[in-house]
Amino acid sequence: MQPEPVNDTLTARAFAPAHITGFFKIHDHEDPMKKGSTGCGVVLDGGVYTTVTTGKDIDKTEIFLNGEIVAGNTSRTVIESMTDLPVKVESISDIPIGCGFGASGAGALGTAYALNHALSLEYTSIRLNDIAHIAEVKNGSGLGDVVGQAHGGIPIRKTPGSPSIARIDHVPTAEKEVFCVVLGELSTSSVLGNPEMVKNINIAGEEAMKKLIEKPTVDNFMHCSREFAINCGLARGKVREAIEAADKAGVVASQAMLGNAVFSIPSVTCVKELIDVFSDFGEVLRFKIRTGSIKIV
Ligand SMILES: Nc1ncnc2c1ncn2[C@@H]1O[C@H](COP(=O)(O)OP(=O)(O)O)[C@@H](O)[C@H]1O
Ligand SMILES: CC(C)(COP(=O)(O)O)[C@@H](O)C(=O)O
Repeated sequence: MQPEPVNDTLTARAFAPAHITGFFKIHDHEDPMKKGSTGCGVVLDGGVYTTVTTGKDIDKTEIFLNGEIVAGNTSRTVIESMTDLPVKVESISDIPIGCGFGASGAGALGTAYALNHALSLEYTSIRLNDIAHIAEVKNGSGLGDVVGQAHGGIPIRKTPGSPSIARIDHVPTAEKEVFCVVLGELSTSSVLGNPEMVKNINIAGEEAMKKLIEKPTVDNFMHCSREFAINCGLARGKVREAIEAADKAGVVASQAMLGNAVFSIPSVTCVKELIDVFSDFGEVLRFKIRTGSIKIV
């Protein structure tokens, strides 16, 4: 059903889920459709709700995130590739921002799907997913999150590029619980702009992928992610301490890439131990694995 214009205003709202990358390898390319990452991550039932509004009362494009105005460059790029109209974007996030949960990708996807609905553009999902991926890559805010978010579950990104190009497989999973603790922010672009870091990420990312493919289970995904985080040198300070504290409690935890946050997908019998460990580092966030994709809400 298409939305009815109310006082010349067109509006729609979409939900796009969070995606935590466990490990990845960067694939640079001058064509943003072909640029991206390979790797593996987990899609959560938490995410970003994005409302877009356009009409005679909206005279410039503005992006609000949790009620505050932001530059919102990734969402802005999405809008510019879909319409010449000024658009008000209001994203409400129930995931941390700038902490490796793919908030920028979720905002871009939500903007694309909501705008498609509000303006009755009649694009297919693949086209909308590609628009969000291109915006992420152009703004350096992500490489593989949109591909993961568009699929749900525990997607293995086997080849890089936009959602219409990338080859995807999955680690089969139930809707298990995912626990996280945030220890601070980490700028995605500062890591991706550091050639030494990129080299280490790519070596560790390739190794992690080989090991995951040998045994594509949820537990092995956590082991491969943990090894990646330590080997590429990103897991330092409090992040490393939290991972090691979980080890001592017999639970595998790793770093949410690219953020200063730690996550784990424990077996039911280890949930209490993990919550105890994570509580020493901060507020424990509790999600479920989400197997669906983007939706209009
Ligand atoms: N619609 C949106 N929803 C959420 N975040 C957005 C949106 N548009 C732009 N952003 C920006 O994306 C940035 C967060 O993305 P990023 O730094 O890649 O970290 P992460 O994706 O790990 O949360 C923030 O600066 C935020 O303002
Ligand atoms: C790890 C990252 C490059 C960034 O993720 P985020 O910080 O959540 O935007 C991701 O997009 C990926 O390619 O896997």
